[in-house]
Amino acid sequence: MDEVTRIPVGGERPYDVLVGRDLLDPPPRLLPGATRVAVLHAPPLKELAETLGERVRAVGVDPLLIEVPDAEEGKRIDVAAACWDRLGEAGFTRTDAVVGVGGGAVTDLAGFVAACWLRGVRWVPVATSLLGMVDAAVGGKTGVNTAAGKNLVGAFHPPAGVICDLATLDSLPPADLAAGMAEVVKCGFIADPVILDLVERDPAAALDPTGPVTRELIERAILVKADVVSGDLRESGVREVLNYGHTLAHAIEKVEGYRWRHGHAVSVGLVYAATLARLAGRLDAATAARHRTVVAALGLPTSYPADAWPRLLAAMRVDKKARGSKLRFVVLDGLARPAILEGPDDELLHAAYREISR
Ligand SMILES: NC(=O)c1ccc[n+]([C@@H]2O[C@H](COP(=O)([O-])OP(=O)(O)OC[C@H]3O[C@@H](n4cnc5c(N)ncnc54)[C@H](O)[C@@H]3O)[C@@H](O)[C@H]2O)c1
Ligand SMILES: O=C(O)C(=O)C[C@@H](O)[C@H](O)[C@H](O)COP(=O)(O)O
Ligand SMILES: [Zn+2]
Repeated sequence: MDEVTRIPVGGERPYDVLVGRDLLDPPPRLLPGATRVAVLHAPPLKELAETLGERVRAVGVDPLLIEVPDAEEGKRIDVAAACWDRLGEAGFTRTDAVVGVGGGAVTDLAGFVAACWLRGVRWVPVATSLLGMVDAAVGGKTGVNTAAGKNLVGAFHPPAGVICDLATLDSLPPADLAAGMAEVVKCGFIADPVILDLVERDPAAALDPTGPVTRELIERAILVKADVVSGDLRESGVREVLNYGHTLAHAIEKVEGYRWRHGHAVSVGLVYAATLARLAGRLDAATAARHRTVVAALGLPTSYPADAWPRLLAAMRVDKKARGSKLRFVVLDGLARPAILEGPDDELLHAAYREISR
């Protein structure tokens, strides 16, 4: 086994994030006392889920493999309900557990299934996408999408541990690898500018899943997220900074019917949030411009159609950071100085959008 990095996440139910290669044995070890483990996966990760099922069986635990639709198609309440039916048929009790094997969509669903079953059983995400490793699997936010918007139904339910097996990235499509980098770049702007220096120095190295730069970026981003969520699981304060770029991003995803990659939407959302902060007099022009150049260097999108604005604005109004009719945006007052922009008026919001739209 390759060297394993262990990143602790604090809070009322502390756990570790394990980063390394060939890490399929830890999941059953993280769930002592379980007699059954449901392994949720989408079709692309079937083989890995089966291997995991065999490892689970080898330690005397019954695996229940549950295949769900891929990507955002699986992040639906009817899919969660079908999973609960399977757990019921198999007689899952409070000592049993759920493992989610896949990208952020599957681990968000698996965590939500675990959060609601018997009002909360243990779960472990085995993150297989870059975005899942650096973000979705860490921090205990679980949930599904609804017609009203992205992630509007969910629960805070920390996992028993998180597995980031870097070997799984070898099969991840390059577009999904780049999409995950949008969240890494987000962490660079809100907390760890070394991330930005590393990406700018060699964007190709950042996108090579077998190389040391990608691993360093992954570990740095996990450290940022672990630090934030350790002190604020339920997003009552500082955790909002992890939503940098997400107010517009989630609106884009909704307008696209959840067919755009989350990371691509976040990339556009970061450029938008930086532009908004500059126009609001909060952020200097150079740092704002740096958002566009960093994400563009990774081949990520930086703009969205101009005529979508009315639909985007309507979608942003149900953002979870909004309070009443007041929108709230995470912005930067400088590099690694995140803050909140309270209730910007519609003209300012539109002016920023005009600068990034095409
Ligand atoms: N809970 C959180 O805190 C949090 C944080 C960030 C994002 N998210 C959510 O995560 C989701 C996005 O996650 P994502 O970018 O991983 O997308 P995804 O889960 O849709 O995965 C992208 C694609 O890659 C495939 N895939 C994953 N791992 C693979 C591998 N190793 N080899 C081959 N194919 C693989 C998937 O099957 C899918 O087709 C969104 O729903 C987003 O809202 C949640
Ligand atoms: O963990 C968080 O908190 C985040 O905001 C991380 C985001 O990258 C992630 O996309 C999250 O799912 C968004 O949360 P939401 O509460 O805005 O749905
Ligand atoms: Zn995100």
